Amino acid sequence: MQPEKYRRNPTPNLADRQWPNNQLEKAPIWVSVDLRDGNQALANPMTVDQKLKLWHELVDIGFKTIEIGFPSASQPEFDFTRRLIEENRIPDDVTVQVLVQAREHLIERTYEALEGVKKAVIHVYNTTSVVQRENVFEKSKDEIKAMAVQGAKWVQEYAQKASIAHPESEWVFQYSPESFSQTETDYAVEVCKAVMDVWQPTVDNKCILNLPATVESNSPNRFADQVEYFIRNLPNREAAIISIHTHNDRGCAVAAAELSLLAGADRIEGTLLGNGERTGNMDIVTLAMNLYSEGIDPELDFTSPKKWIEVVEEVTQITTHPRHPWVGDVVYTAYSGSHQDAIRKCLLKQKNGQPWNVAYLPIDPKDIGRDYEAIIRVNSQSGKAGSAFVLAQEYGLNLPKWVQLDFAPVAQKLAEEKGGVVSHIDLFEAFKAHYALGENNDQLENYKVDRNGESETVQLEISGEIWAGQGQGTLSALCDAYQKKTGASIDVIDYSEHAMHQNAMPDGKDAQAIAYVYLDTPQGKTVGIAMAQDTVSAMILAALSGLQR
Ligand SMILES: CC(=O)SCCNC(=O)CCNC(=O)[C@H](O)C(C)(C)COP(=O)(O)OP(=O)(O)OC[C@H]1O[C@@H](n2cnc3c(N)ncnc32)[C@H](O)[C@@H]1OP(=O)(O)O
Ligand SMILES: CC(C)C(=O)C(=O)O
Repeated sequence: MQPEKYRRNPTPNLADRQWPNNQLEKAPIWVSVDLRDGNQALANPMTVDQKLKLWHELVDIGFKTIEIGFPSASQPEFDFTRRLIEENRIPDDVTVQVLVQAREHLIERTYEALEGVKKAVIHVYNTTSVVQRENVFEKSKDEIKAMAVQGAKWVQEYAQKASIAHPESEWVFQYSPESFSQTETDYAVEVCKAVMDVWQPTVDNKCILNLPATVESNSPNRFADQVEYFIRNLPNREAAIISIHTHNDRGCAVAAAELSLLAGADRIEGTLLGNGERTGNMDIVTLAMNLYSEGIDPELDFTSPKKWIEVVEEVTQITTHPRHPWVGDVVYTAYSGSHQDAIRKCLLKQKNGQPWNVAYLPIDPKDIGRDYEAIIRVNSQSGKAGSAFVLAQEYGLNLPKWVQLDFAPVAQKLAEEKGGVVSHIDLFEAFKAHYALGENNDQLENYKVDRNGESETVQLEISGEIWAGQGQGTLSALCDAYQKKTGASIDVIDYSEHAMHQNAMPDGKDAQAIAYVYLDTPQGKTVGIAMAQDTVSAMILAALSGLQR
């Protein structure tokens, strides 16, 4: 490694920065750049049909501004723009945005592509960064500013020309000092001011100034300083919408965008799941869901991610990481025992309509189209709570704690043998086998329970033999019957029963009830469990099962 090869990118010294004291209160203006920045990062750019498919998903999610491409760059980009307009696919409340360099022939072609559009943002850019000024453009600061001014003039002039044939078209102008974060912030202000001097925006007719971290090269706090400094020093700031466009080279694109909002930005450009150049663009899903998890309406609808994720994966040919924030396959899943235990306990206490208060789950997975089924998966790192959760979730079994403890070694052995996640089916099979559920129901041929005041008598016919006993309840009468039959004394330590899911009875039989009995016998403590069509049968069978085990 050669750290001496690198140096820190200078940022303003903003000792009185205000952004750390601010809180997010509302969603920003969102702009999807999936069809432009996302697309330009693909080895195989999207076809027109693929773009159309993604366009419809973006509209359904609720984006009101969508950068649809770089129409002057290629015929497919031009054709896509034409199809949206000619096929009347742009809803009235959605504005399309297009990117173009500050070059006249490209700007002219861009307006050609947009002929007849209702409303469009013309996004013109040129780089202002030190490295590009020196090594790519070999131009002075004044020359680079002149390029920006010239680009702004062409954008305005061609809009005026386009309005002759189509006075109904509405044009909004956007300028990006590309690589803003690698530009001296004072100079970025100077260039943007010069662009505003051309466009003469007003509070009622704003322009957009988009500040990109084209290559992320600062920590998010220093990017926020740059943004706050820019906003504080921009004359006529009220006439501009301040937009942010971050990339993810240091893995902090979302953080940088979030802090920029604290620093006063109004608008955020990004892509779904962060597809984009190199390490990607700012991921709008993550930022929007971050806001949501703080109780802010993101104004984008991510309740059914499965549908659009499939489309994004298809058109980008990039699969979604299973740990992708908020929408990855396993992000609401706990494998470890203590997490499972905490989640299970919190979910039991969580009341409808109350603020979400569940450990290890930052939001309710149901809000984003996920089920509780996948929250807890049993493997060899799971404790008793994991199996209990899965059996409760899938089969409606409310295992008392002493059953959880009794069954935990069985589940552990199964997980170790399987070497991975144990399916709920395997877990239930092991549960049924361990407690011989349904296997011995036939041994109880007949029984009769009579209550007389405080006392109960039971008479059972078990495998042809009659047992009879008396006690304060059915179970104590059963213990008495056992003692009379065998001479051995047994006690009931605990007992639990509940109604059953219809589908949980072994062998497809229709069980209505399950009973769990915890017995103290001369041979030691034992658990018996049985399912039956009524609670008394289940209770008697559970006790008999415990005695047999
Ligand atoms: C950070 C970003 O994402 S910016 C967006 C980048 N996206 C794209 O570039 C995708 C689409 N681009 C393209 O298809 C092509 O680059 C085109 C069609 C736009 C232009 O193609 P060409 O003119 O053949 O070539 P190229 O892109 O290499 O242009 C470089 C020239 O444009 C100049 N240039 C580059 N950017 C700009 C700009 N924003 N404004 C003005 N001039 C610019 C360069 O200085 C260079 O000039 P030179 O030829 O005099 O040295
Ligand atoms: C054109 C600009 C906004 C851009 O895509 C970038 O700087 O990343």
